[in-house]
Amino acid sequence: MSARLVLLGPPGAGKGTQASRLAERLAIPAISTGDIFRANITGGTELGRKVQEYTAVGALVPDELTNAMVRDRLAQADARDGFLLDGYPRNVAQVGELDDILAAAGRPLDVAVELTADPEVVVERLLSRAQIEGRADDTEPVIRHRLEVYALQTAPISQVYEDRGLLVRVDGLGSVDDVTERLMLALAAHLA
Ligand SMILES: Nc1ncnc2c1ncn2[C@@H]1O[C@H](COP(=O)(O)OP(=O)(O)O)[C@@H](O)[C@H]1O
Ligand SMILES: [Mg+2]
Repeated sequence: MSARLVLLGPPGAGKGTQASRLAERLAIPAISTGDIFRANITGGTELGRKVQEYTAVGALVPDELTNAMVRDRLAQADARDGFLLDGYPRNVAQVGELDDILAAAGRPLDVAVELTADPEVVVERLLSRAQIEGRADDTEPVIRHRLEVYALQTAPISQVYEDRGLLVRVDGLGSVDDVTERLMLALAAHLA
């Protein structure tokens, strides 16, 4: 089952964890904009230097940088038939950009999966992840700002995909295995 999908949901919903599991099951690459930015920051690349000031405070990186990066990544051979995007699109303008990228390649999106999670649960998860992973943007003020950015800029995207009949909502609560099974069932039903 080769699928082109985006994974939506608030910070801390478990997108990264589930994205790699789904990608493996579906044999498609998981493309995480956050992971790519972090790798560039760690590697000290020019892109990393440009985006660091935004990721550090939990603001969105300017669209022109993010869009160019995603466009390049989706042009690579392994993403030709299918991919799972985690962390993109993150605002309505990026939805339009992704539409353009996919239309130019004649391969429209199959499904947008929203992993839902209660705001109190996600803050708790992010704070405990901060202690384990030490991610620079997992401090409480930055988490709060990321949740605000999500509510204002990213949450409205779900409606756009819902209006197109592409949205599937899956409950992100429960064990990692349970959520993966729930996602696989929902995807199978939608893609059938
Ligand atoms: N599509 C995007 N547009 C703009 N900025 C992005 C995008 N994806 C990631 N970023 C930047 O990278 C940071 C970390 O992203 P990510 O790891 O996806 O966070 P989360 O924990 O919310 O899933 C974001 O706070 C933002 O600064
Ligand atoms: Mg993430």
